[in-house]
Amino acid sequence: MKISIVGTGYVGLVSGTCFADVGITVTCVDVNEKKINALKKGIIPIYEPGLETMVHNNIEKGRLLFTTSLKEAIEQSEVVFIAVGTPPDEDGSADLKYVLDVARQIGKHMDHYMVIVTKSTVPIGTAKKVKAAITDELEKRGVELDFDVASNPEFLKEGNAIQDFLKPDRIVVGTESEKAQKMMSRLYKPFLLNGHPIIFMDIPSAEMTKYAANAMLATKISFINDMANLCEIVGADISSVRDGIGSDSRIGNKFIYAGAGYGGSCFPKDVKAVIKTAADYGYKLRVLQAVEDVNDAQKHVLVSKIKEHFGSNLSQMTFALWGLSFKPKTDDMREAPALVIIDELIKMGASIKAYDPVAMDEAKRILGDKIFYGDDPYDVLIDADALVVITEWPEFRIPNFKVIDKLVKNKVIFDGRNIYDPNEMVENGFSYYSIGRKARHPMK
Ligand SMILES: NC(=O)c1ccc[n+]([C@@H]2O[C@H](COP(=O)([O-])OP(=O)(O)OC[C@H]3O[C@@H](n4cnc5c(N)ncnc54)[C@H](O)[C@@H]3O)[C@@H](O)[C@H]2O)c1
Ligand SMILES: O=c1ccn([C@@H]2O[C@H](COP(=O)(O)OP(=O)(O)O[C@H]3O[C@H](CO)[C@@H](O)[C@H](O)[C@H]3O)[C@@H](O)[C@H]2O)c(=O)[nH]1
Repeated sequence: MKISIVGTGYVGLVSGTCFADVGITVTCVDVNEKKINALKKGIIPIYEPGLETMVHNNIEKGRLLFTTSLKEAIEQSEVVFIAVGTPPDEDGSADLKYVLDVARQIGKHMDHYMVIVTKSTVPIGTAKKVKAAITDELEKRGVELDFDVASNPEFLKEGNAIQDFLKPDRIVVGTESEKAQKMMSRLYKPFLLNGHPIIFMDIPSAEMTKYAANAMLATKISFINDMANLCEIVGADISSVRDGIGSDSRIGNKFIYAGAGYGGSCFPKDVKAVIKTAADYGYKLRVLQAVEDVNDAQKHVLVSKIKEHFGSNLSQMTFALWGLSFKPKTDDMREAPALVIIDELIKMGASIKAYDPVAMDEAKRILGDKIFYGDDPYDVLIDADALVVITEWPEFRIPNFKVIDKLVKNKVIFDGRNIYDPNEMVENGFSYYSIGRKARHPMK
């Protein structure tokens, strides 16, 4: 079977590589020539555990190809996935210009029956627009060709993308054609050996499923963060509360970790987009508006705690930051809480020394010389006034507290991901601020 994937970002590259890995011949297309040239040599543009080896293996086997020519890629392809970006427009809606541009290119070049699948996260009605754009181009060429469109939203998480793709909880496909349904069943068969289902539905429902899934997950996070803030006020501990509610199987223990707010390229953008879609239809998604408001506020909670401890004038002070990426196991800093925290601390006169296991290059690209970059977690502690943990990378979980104590001027830690035990902190003589638990201070 031969397929092509248009857009070689996180989703396109991971999907393409995983399809190639099960024996399908995949051509990945991108307009970014630099990216494609690097990929041809096996150099991957993103940090994603396990991806590089898999890309190498499949290039070697001749099953994974890269090109900048969409025309060349779709030749003999039975299925073409559109996996380009859908960034937020100024009003929060998903910008479809890349998706529709690809659709038009497909219409200009296709010469046989294909299923054109939107894998990008797109608003309800997009598959229809894709179909119209292709039909329009075919008509301009005076060509009559049969083709189908389908919607196949992607649910992978950065940092665990390969496992998520190879062993999905479910695959959702929206299609209105039996022929396309058969093709999609055949394509995904190798990934369904673990018994998880492929769920077929109509196209608008598939498009909506993606937004509903991300909106639900974002809601869980804002809910727990709201509860965490109340826990602090009333003297409860959110970690115990999480254990208490998470063991109820109707609630579940996943995605209810309080923290410094959700970031990344998906939740913030998709929550905004679905709110905008609803508004366009004259409906107000009140729950999701609150989810977004709570998250915006949550990104400032750590700085409030810093102010509570040191006051509002932070000039002459230096903060050591552990973690810059929006979550562990990725170098992605899109919408990362770290960016909000850094911005606010700098505005209050503070200097920042930061360390992240993989996001240092990305941070330099975004922040330039606004902050100092350390070589390892302990390097940034030298002459710092306090330690602030923003991302829960495994290597920060059991640090050497004696070394922290020796290097940091004040014995205080601000933990934005609740990775330390408050009792252990005070026993080690630290003041400890975390999320959803009262600040703790050592006995005088
Ligand atoms: N990142 C994730 O974890 C994730 C997970 C599920 C769904 N999604 C969704 O998938 C889509 C892609 O996300 P991403 O993170 O992979 O984006 P990305 O920005 O990493 O990659 C998009 C790629 O598309 C390329 N591109 C743009 N226009 C093109 C064109 N006309 N022809 C060929 N290539 C073109 C860009 O050069 C870029 O390399 C988005 O809609 C996103 O919401 C993302
Ligand atoms: O209990 C939790 C779980 C997550 N987060 C935060 O939520 C954000 C998103 O995390 P995660 O969902 O793991 O990462 P993404 O790679 O953004 O994946 C989400 O967005 C993708 C793009 O749409 C979807 O495909 C995935 O299913 C969906 O989980 C991060 O900032 C996390 O720190 C929390 O604060 N608490």
